[in-house]
Amino acid sequence: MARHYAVMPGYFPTPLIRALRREALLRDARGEFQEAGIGRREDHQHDQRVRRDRTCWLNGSTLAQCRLQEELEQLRLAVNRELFLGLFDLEAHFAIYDPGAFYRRHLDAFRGNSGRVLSVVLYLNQNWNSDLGGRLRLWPKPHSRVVDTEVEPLGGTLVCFLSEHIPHEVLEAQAQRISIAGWFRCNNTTAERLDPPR
Ligand SMILES: O=C(O)CCC(=O)C(=O)O
Ligand SMILES: [Fe+2]
Repeated sequence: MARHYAVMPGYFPTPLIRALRREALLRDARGEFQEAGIGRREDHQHDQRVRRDRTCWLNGSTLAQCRLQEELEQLRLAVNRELFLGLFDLEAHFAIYDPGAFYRRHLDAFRGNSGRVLSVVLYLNQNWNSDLGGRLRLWPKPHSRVVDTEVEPLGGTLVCFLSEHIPHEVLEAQAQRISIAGWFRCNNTTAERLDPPR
């Protein structure tokens, strides 16, 4: 992660991706998704100019989620072993971008606020092609306007990046785009403050 990000096509097996996709669609059909907001808790706002996806938190209630959590736990342990990031726990949600939806350039964390250290995104799309847009654009050099990486949201691909360091954007999708976004957090709990907040 010398570049502060990694893109790993085919990281997750197809049956797991299919099961997670089915679950996202089912929970969406049951009305469990909510319009996504920006900021946490009291700062939470909905701003359609910034993002237009809908989200639904993972709750560990299905076999597919448990499998995914096991995989991500292995990743957490490996990253802590190799990179000493002190990752502590994970929060993650399904996200659906309907045609026309996007998420403008942003950072997932600002120093000291959410404890988010490592962002992970995995895609649940079948038969995606580049005409459908919806690429994830990363700015590994935040002070330059030069974009050097765009990732197609292909089912099974995992993207990881440092939450405080890599601005990124989801380009407008032309077809329904389904993903899981998660954040490994560090443990900033002190006597005065429970963090990550529960
Ligand atoms: O879906 C993606 O490619 C990235 C999503 C994202 O940036 C976020 O949810 O914070
Ligand atoms: Fe993000």
